[in-house]
Amino acid sequence: MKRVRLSIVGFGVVGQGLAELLHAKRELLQRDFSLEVVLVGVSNSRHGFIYREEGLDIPTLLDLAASRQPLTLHPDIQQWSSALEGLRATTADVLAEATWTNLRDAEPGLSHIRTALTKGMHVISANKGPAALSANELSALAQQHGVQLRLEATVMAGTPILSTVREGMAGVNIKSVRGILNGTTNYILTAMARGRDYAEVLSEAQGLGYAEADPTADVEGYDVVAKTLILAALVFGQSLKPEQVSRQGITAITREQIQQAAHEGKRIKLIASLSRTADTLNAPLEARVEPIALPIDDALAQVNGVMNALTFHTDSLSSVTISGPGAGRLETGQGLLSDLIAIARNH
Ligand SMILES: NC(=O)C1=CN([C@@H]2O[C@H](COP(=O)(O)OP(=O)(O)OC[C@H]3O[C@@H](n4cnc5c(N)ncnc54)[C@H](OP(=O)(O)O)[C@@H]3O)[C@@H](O)[C@H]2O)C=CC1
Ligand SMILES: N[C@@H](CC=O)C(=O)O
Repeated sequence: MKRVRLSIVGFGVVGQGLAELLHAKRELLQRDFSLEVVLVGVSNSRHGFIYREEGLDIPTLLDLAASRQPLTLHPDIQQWSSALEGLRATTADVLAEATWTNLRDAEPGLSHIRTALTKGMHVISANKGPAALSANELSALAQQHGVQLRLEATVMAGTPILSTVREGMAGVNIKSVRGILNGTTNYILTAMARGRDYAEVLSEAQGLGYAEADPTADVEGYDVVAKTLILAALVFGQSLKPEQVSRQGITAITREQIQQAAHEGKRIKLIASLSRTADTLNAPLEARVEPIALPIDDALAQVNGVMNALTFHTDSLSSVTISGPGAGRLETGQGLLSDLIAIARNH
């Protein structure tokens, strides 16, 4: 049996989703992967970092988090006042990073990830800030320290986009991608097309754990910009800055416009696209995030609610579309879990 010791930094919707899956799938992990995951460290911003060498009890942690009690009430722990101090002082094989996405300087996630990689820990992250702004630097740091950095959960939650590109589509020349990459806005646009009110549906998406801590990131398109930057780096090997992505969110879209589009046989979707500006491998990319009224027979027009989809236009596979959940507690936890299993397999 392989034993992997894990610390989770950021114990909100996603961090808890991963913990819940680790608990619920304990038997499956042992049976199918001979893998035992021991959760040794957990951190949030209110209660700092807690650690237990022999492993923390997941149901106890989930109960404490659900009742918003201090995680430090877990018995028999060591504690530090911040994640950074805790990460520096303790050891684990893998860090799962699930703190807030910040597209200005990627903190606090960037420092957490740098610290872990430098200590020789593998890193799995749902946090889009470090992936969007510093993918190259962090990949180089991981390589330097002989560890893996895996980012599946950053784009379309647990729907396998990055591993599909890396493994299943290895050798394919991807010329452009186009897709729906934000669960919250697709949920809102779908509900508005059914006559519901913007503010009410946004608040529902927040309650379901789909939205960012500041939902402006979703509705103004910044979250999709982050995912577009990640795809630019990991699919096309090009490092773009947020200002290089032309961005328009959904806040100016009215119910009348949605109804008018429906009348014309169209659906308004927030579409991300990345395409090479010439037919050579190193041609610069054009990157856009914008609402588009798609004809109803466009595959992306059929993607509703929290579902997302991404179409790859390629040389040898023509076009390939992957569709699945784009947000959610267990859906994103699954993205982290699949990366954790991949690391354990190669460990
Ligand atoms: N929700 C989703 O469906 C998806 C989310 N993501 C990304 O995953 C990450 C987490 O999202 P989500 O769980 O929804 O967000 P939440 O707001 O629910 O959770 C964020 C967590 O980070 C903690 N945190 C913030 N700053 C620090 C810090 N300095 N040290 C330790 N902990 C800190 C918060 O602490 P506290 O609890 O004390 O406030 C909270 O526990 C984000 O980057 C998001 O963009 C990616 C894909 C899908
Ligand atoms: N807020 C994001 C969460 C996942 O990345 C979304 O709604 O897609």
